[in-house]
Amino acid sequence: MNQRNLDGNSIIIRLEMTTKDIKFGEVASAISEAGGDIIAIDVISTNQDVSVRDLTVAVTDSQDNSKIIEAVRQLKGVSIVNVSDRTFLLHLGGKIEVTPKTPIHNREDLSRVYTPDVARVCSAISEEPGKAFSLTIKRNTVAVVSDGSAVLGLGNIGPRAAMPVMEGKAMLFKQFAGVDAFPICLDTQDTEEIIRTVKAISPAFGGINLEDISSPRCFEIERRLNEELDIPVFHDDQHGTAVVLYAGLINALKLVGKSIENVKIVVCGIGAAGVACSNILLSAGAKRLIGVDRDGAIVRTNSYENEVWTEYAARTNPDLEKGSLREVIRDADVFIGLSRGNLLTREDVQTMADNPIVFAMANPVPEIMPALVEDIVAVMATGRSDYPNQINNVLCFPGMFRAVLDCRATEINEEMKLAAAQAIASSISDEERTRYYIIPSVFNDKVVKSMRSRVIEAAIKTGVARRVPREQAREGGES
Ligand SMILES: NC(=O)C1=CN([C@@H]2O[C@H](COP(=O)(O)OP(=O)(O)OC[C@H]3O[C@@H](n4cnc5c(N)ncnc54)[C@H](O)[C@@H]3O)[C@@H](O)[C@H]2O)C=CC1
Ligand SMILES: CC(=O)C(=O)O
Ligand SMILES: [Mg+2]
Repeated sequence: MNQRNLDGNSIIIRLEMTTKDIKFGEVASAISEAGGDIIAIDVISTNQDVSVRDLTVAVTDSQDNSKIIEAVRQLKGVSIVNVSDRTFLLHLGGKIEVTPKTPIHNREDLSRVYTPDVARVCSAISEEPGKAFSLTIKRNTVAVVSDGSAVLGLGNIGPRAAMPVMEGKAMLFKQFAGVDAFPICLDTQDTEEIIRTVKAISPAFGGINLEDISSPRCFEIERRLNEELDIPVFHDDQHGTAVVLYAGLINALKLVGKSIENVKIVVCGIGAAGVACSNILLSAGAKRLIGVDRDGAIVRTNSYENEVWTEYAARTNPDLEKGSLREVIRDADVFIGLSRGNLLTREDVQTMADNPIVFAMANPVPEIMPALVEDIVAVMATGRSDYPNQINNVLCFPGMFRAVLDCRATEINEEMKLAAAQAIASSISDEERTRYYIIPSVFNDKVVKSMRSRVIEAAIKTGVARRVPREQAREGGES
């Protein structure tokens, strides 16, 4: 039997029944007694001896799945061919496809889109490579590149297993910002080989979105690609997360009436996301920011093998605080968790300053569950979709790439990230803002529009835009 991971509130069981040994009523009773409710029956094939059916069974809780399957398995004359759920069905054959923009009806069409006429277009690009932006998919296309080394909270599961996430990112790019994105999972985790490969495929793309590449390799890969390519390269887990985190913090600080320059911020977990989140907060004016990892606070009086931490220590922790998370969180106004689940306690939070802000963003289990501290914090956020205030990079990457493709930016700089964060934050008005609503939903269509406009403005100001889109020129009074 091919049994997959089951979730959702219904499963589909394909079973083969030997008609002389069992009646369908017996199968239905067994399922019902095990807590399932048959909501659809499809007969796949039937003959005198054997009947194959798909049963769609509603379940009240996912633990019932195995009880139901076991109950059916015990029946004489029944064998389970396959168990699937709606999530798996949605993934059958992958989630995206390539569709031509014009149909090819006849030889004339054929000779235009393909040889011989296509040769004239190729020659035009060969003479003027910049024409690739107007005559190919480059101007609207992003590569979503992963090596499968740090996929969600699943760890190093490899490039094949990373594909569903990258296909999902491609769907989000298209649905929320009209960007065509290709999932590209590389069968190498060697830094130099990844850099070489991404450079080699870059002619087809207007931007590169690096995804789920583990630290510290992710820093070197992104830095080198940004230096060596003339299209933007953006590590989503670093900067997408940072942009959305900062947006949430802007609104949380407004609620508690504190300013970023004055608050004490403790960032726990100085990996890919923790470094980038710290950087954006420093760019935004944070002064009292302390990073904490497994061995306690990162401080410049210590020495580190990890060069990224040495450099981090030089820019943070001005009062040279030392010690464990428990020690340095005392009097902190803001806790940002990008480490692992369940490492913060209610007692720790009780030592924070008045009106503490706790963003426990580790996935899938946050550093502290909201229920443990909801009564003593001013604002609580997690990375999860089942609590209010979800901080997730999907709020950033579609709008960010819409903007950089439209203005043909050569890079995504700090000013553009800050502009993106401001766009997200300001999509919630003063009247709407509450402790349970500091960050907009991904379905809020104001977000991409406003981010696009603000990021393009920042790209123009910082001289990285190669083109001013017409409507931006109108808004900015340019011709
Ligand atoms: N909500 C969101 O949108 C996002 C959440 N995350 C979450 O943030 C976490 C970190 O992700 P990455 O930065 O990509 O991973 P990473 O592996 O690059 O960094 C994790 C860091 O946490 C540190 N750490 C582990 N245990 C610790 C402990 N007991 N105390 C202090 N530090 C500890 C590690 O040493 C490492 O430096 C994960 O749980 C991930 O799910 C990451 C990206 C986006
Ligand atoms: C949200 C995301 O990109 C991650 O968890 O890796
Ligand atoms: Mg990711």
